[in-house]
Amino acid sequence: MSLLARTAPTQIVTPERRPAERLAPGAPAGAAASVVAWVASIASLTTPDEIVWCDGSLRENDLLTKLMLETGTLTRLNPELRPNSFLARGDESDVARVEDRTFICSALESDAGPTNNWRDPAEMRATLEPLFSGSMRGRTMYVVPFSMGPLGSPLAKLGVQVTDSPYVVVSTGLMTRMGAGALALIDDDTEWVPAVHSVGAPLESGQRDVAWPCNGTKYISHFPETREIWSFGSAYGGNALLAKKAFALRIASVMARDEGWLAEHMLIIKVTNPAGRVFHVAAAFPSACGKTNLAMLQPTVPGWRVETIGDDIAWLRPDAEGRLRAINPEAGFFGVAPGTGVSTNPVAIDTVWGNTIFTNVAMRDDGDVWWEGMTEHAPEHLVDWRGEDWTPSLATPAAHPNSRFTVAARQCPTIANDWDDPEGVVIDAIIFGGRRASTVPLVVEARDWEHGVYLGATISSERTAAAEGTVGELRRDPFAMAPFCGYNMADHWAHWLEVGATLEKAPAVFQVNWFRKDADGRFLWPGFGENSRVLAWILDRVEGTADGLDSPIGVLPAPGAIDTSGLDLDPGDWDKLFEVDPTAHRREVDGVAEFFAGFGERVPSQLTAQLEALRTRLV
Ligand SMILES: Nc1nc2c(ncn2[C@@H]2O[C@H](COP(=O)(O)OP(=O)(O)OP(=O)(O)O)[C@@H](O)[C@H]2O)c(=O)[nH]1
Ligand SMILES: O=C([O-])CC(=O)C(=O)O
Ligand SMILES: [Mn+2]
Repeated sequence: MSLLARTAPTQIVTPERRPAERLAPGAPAGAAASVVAWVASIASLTTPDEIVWCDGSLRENDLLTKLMLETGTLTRLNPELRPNSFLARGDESDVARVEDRTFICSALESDAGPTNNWRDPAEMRATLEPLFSGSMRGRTMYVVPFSMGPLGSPLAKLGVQVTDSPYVVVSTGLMTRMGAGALALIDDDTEWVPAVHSVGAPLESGQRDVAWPCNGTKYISHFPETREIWSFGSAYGGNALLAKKAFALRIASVMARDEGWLAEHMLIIKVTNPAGRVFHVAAAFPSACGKTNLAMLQPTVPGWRVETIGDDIAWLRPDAEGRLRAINPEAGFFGVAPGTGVSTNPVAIDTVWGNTIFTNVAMRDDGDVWWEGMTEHAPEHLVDWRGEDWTPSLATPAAHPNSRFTVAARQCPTIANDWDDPEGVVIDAIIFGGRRASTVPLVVEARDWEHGVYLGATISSERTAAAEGTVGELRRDPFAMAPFCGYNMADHWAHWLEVGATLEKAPAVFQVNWFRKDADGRFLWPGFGENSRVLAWILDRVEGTADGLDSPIGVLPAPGAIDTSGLDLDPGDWDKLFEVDPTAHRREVDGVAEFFAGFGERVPSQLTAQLEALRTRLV
């Protein structure tokens, strides 16, 4: 049996037959034997020089920061302008998620489905073993326990990541409830997810480290049946902060399927209408398509208020009253920097005032950060994300298009008071969206849950810089989960239908598109804060006070139902935003039929029926 196979603690026999504790020194008193034994087994495989058990303390954070300043991984920003904040410059080959190196290793290929890269689990273990063997030589292995969700919440889950990257430790400290509190919740009966991460750059004695160690070979591997994650070769957030996409979406989606809940790529907001009624909304958009922005929206519609609960991931579960309750399992934001400015997302700008790690942004001469869209005009001189001199006359962007900020959620000025309620919040509306230059209207309401699942299943979106690949290319991204669903996507749709059938008060479902363009390639809709006009219509629909118009693709806002006063929008633009072109939609239907065909018999019959009904309505 391979060393990599997850074994019960009692089965671990190290070559030296030493007790596990000797191979995992420093384990805090009371650490679960299952964790200690697993750490020992990973240490004997990866052979780090040292093991450090992370407690999540400020002192530990300071020590790691100091270490990274010494190795050049971090540069301190001007403390007067950006206190306790740092710039990290990644290796040019390691700046985004690598979807073609991301693997779902289920026993059966059909359980991974056509939207995932599948590898046979035994084959993958055999591939990984030599890569991880000795991969932490010359480095420290950090043991990073974390809780996804408030500590002890009935909706939360525990995990432990080992990593040889201090950048990953400090980032996980910002993004999750990390440290001693999480470890204390694990006893020998507790379920926890083991996640192994190595940058894959062992150091020989005397060898100088580089600022951003990584490896040209990358494997981001998930074993859904044994709930394991093995990530090799990258230190970029989406590939290396395993609590986030790898656990809270890919592994958690499988747990959710098995346990009757949903792990989704969704922001959560709390919205209060002018009458004081409170709603909660969850929304799924693909990477770099507006989740963080909507999560921090500042309404332009008078009397409405939006507060932030989460900006990327939602775990949703039916409650005893038949409503859908959601938590944000994270505790921080890993947000896209470019496009984040005082005029577009002032809340994010306020959130990153200090205590923030910026990755692959540009640096100003005064020691602060800059990125495209932060201010209207670029400074006269910058050091770009690669560390080179930059002036506005250059054609290349100063910040990488996927540059990011990492910051604790509690720093967000609009964070809702119930954002970390262990019971979660009741979801009143669900929104699906994508980045579509044409065809898809600004907003449309699903007729019912099944139609809503059809809208989610058929989302398509233009590719962004969040993952390696061709930016702008249109692809199907069902539920904004194409890169994040740990099992067969068609089964995910079936699961949504099943969960919906158990709900007494299912949320209303909508589809939005902030990104429709005119013939000259300009966005038709101003977006950002103005999206509150759409949100107001959505929640007025939930309340039953707004008018809708039936159309072949769903319910559109009736004329005048969305307040457009004060918008710099000519009537022609408004019509174009809502245009439903039957020819384009028939093409869309053909595309969906082809897409569904790739899943064969696994497509739920309800969705095929939705497709056929839509086709009929479009003639
Ligand atoms: N035109 C327009 N652009 C938007 C809007 N909302 C967000 N954007 C831009 O889209 C890009 C990504 O927005 P984010 O809110 O960071 O996207 P995200 O979905 O959180 O992305 P991930 O963190 O990668 O999952 C940024 O450059 C934004 O400025 C909008 O309403 N209209
Ligand atoms: O995971 C990442 O790299 C960042 C992110 O939020 C996404 O791509 O959706
Ligand atoms: Mn985001």
